[in-house]
Amino acid sequence: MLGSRPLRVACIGAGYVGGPTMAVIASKTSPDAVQIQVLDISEERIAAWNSDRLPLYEPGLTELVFGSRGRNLHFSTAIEDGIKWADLIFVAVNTPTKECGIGAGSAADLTYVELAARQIAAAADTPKIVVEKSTVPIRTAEALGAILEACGRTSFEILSNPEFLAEGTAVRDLCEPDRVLIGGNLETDSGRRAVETLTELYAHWVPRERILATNVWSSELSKLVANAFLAQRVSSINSISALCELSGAEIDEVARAVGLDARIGPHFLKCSVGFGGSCFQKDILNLVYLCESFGLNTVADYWRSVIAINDWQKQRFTARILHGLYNTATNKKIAILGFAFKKDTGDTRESAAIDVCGNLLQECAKLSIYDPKVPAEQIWTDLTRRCRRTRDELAHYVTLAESAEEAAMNSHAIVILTEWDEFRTLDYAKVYKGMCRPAFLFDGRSICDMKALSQIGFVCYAIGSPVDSRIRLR
Ligand SMILES: NC(=O)c1ccc[n+]([C@@H]2O[C@H](COP(=O)([O-])OP(=O)(O)OC[C@H]3O[C@@H](n4cnc5c(N)ncnc54)[C@H](O)[C@@H]3O)[C@@H](O)[C@H]2O)c1
Ligand SMILES: O=c1ccn([C@@H]2O[C@H](COP(=O)(O)OP(=O)(O)O[C@H]3O[C@H](CO)[C@@H](O)[C@H](O)[C@H]3O)[C@@H](O)[C@H]2O)c(=O)[nH]1
Repeated sequence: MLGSRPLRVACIGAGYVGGPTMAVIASKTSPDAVQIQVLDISEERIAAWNSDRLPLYEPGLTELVFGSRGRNLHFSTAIEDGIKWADLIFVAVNTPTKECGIGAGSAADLTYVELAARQIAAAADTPKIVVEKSTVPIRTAEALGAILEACGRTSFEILSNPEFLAEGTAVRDLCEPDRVLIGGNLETDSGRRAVETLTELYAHWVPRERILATNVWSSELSKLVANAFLAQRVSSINSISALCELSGAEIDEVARAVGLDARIGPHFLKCSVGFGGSCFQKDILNLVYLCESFGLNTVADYWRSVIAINDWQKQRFTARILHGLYNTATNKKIAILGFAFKKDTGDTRESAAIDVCGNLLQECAKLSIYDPKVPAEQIWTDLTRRCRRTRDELAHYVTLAESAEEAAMNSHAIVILTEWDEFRTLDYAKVYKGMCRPAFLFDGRSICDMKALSQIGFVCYAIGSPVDSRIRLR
């Protein structure tokens, strides 16, 4: 509440962060206390948020949105009006890696953040708290403040409040966050008041001891560092998966034994074909660029190696498939199970599947792809972009299947790229009957029971497990 009326919250950017975050805030507060407008330039996205079919798949999200929409949660493209109306404005726009110019390939592209700042400056005529929700390089809040001050007609307080939700578990992560980080200017009264306003908003459901106030720069940097540490753990376990395959150790046993040490902990030690998602690579590259711009080249190289291992893991996995298939995949049907970057999301951004499929297509394999949540159009877009070929050119090599069984029918190999639960419990004995001989299974997520599959007759390879002698190594 602000005095006698509800706190008015706007969020610029109705994407994977803006949509779920605002839906959770709405569900945890009453219409008398908080009113929310989620704003986006994309008419299509806003129309989808206002429809029965939300623009993204996230477990539990539909129920939340349906429960609050029209009550205290509103989706709109009227950005100027929304800004004027709001007391507090989250900026949750995309911050991709720059594609050209200085820092291309590593620095963050802040075009959308700056545009949002200019939209706020142009529309605002009463004081606003502007909350940087997007993941940004350290000191972006300073630039935001400078733009708002130079172009605006009122006063602004800038806060950094990075988001730590993971896709697939976004609702749970937002409802029960490990911590909420708020960076603000704690040296001034207005700065402290702004931090308190945002703290009160979260305190509707987050225990106060989990809400952490820091200075703005620590908050901005912590987000990049958290992602870099998480990705580093995945690359660490993936590097050891290669050693396991050649030495007789089992990666899952090693991960369990290592993770039981309380100082190390069990999370993020699941080996895989490589991490994906819109954040890890982008944020590490951003950190690398930041280090380089401060002349910390050795630190930059250290973090760059996390990405190098990830790229190598994807290549290594493809090479295993190719060698296993007697060094030729030409015209062989290969069933691709899973295209999303992880289970429980339809998001394919930076998915390892794009690279593995791209590599197999270069070998002239015929891919039959099945994913339970990724829209067909998205798969075509990703593959045409990755292969630099038209959809018509690719259509000879790529088909999309309606089920895992359909994808596997008459194939030489099954390749698991996403750890969807349904791939653990597939009737593999039945699937095996419909496949060419020898029938191969390459498990890029180490989710299948290799012994059981071998007994059925499959020639199996699971990332991080000793390699079956029937799989050629080169
Ligand atoms: N995806 C995640 O899981 C996740 C988690 C934590 C943090 N982040 C960070 O949050 C930010 C947003 O990520 P996302 O995945 O939600 O991106 P997204 O691409 O899904 O959504 C961004 C939205 O912002 C809109 N937009 C861009 N500029 C705009 C403007 N000027 N006015 C109005 N709308 C505008 C776009 O149309 C788009 O719908 C990024 O900085 C990302 O690194 C993402
Ligand atoms: O043990 C593991 C854990 C993850 N992954 C892979 O790593 C990638 C990223 O997974 P995850 O972190 O669960 O999903 P994201 O949605 O990318 O979330 C990360 O990136 C977000 C955006 O910044 C942050 O907010 C989250 O805290 C951070 O976990 C995926 O491809 C996973 O399959 C593994 O291979 N092994």
